[in-house]
Amino acid sequence: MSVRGPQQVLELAKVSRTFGEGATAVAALRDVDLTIGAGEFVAVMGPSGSGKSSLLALAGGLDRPTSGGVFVESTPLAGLGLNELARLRRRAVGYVFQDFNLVPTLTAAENVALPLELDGTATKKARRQAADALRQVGIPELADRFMDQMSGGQQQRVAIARAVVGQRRLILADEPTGALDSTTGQGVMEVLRSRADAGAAVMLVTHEARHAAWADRVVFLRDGRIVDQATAMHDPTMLLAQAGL
Ligand SMILES: Nc1ncnc2c1ncn2[C@@H]1O[C@H](COP(=O)(O)OP(=O)(O)OP(=O)(O)O)[C@@H](O)[C@H]1O
Repeated sequence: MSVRGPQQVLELAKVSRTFGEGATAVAALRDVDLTIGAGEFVAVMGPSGSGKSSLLALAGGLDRPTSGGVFVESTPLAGLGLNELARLRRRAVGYVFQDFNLVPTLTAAENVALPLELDGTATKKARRQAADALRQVGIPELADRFMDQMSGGQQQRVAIARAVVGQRRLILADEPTGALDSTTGQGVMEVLRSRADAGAAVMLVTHEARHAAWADRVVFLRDGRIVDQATAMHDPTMLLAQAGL
C-alpha cells in the first residue's frame, strides 16, 4: 500500500481503461500501478498499441479510467467536476500532445502564455514567463510568429514551451521530439531533465532509447500492463532487449 505524501506528484492506483464493450472491447490499460515523485523523470516505452498514450491521457485528466484511481498531488481526479479538473490541469499539469494542439490564431508567445493567463496571471508577467520558456526551447526569436509561419519542428518546440511554462509540477510529454532533428531533440531532453531537477515530476512517452536514457526510471508497457521497470539506464538498448521490445 503506497502512502500519498506531498512528494508524490502522480499516482495511478490499479488503473484500467477499456474502450468499447462486449466482444469488441479493447483493454488499453490493465491494473496499472505507477507513482512519480517530485524531481523524478520517468520514461514510458512499449510497442505501438501498448497503452502509452492512454496512460498519459489518464495521468493528465484528459480521460477517466474504467476502474482504479488517478491522483495528482494527492487530489483524486475522480472527485473533481469538469471546471475543477480544467483548473487543476492549467495550474499543475503541462501536456505536450503528439499533434501539438496549438491555437493557430495566436502567436507563439500568446500560445505559451495562454494557460497562465487563463489561470489569472497578469498579461505582462505571463508574457515574460512565456519568453523565458521559448528561450529554454531555443526559439526566442519566433515569439511573434503565427503557427502557419513556423515549421513542424518549431511548432513542436512551442508546444513544449507551453508545457513547461510557469511552475507546473507535472509534465507529460507524448513523443515530443517526433518533428525534431537529433540535436534539437537532445535540447528538449535537457529542458525536461532540468524541469525534473527543479522539482517537477516528468513522464515522457518515447520510442527512443537514447531519450529514455535521460530518465531516472523507465517503465515498459505491453498489452496495457507494466511488464518491467528499470532504473539507472546505463545501457537502455540492453534493457529494451531484456524486456523483449
Ligand atoms: N479512443 C479510443 N477508442 C478505441 N480504442 C482506443 C482508443 N484509444 C486507444 N485505443 C486502443 O487502446 C490501445 C492502446 O492505445 P494507445 O494509443 O494508448 O497505445 P500507444 O502505446 O500509445 O500506441 P502508439 O505508440 O501507436 O501511439 C490500442 O489497442 C488502441 O487501438
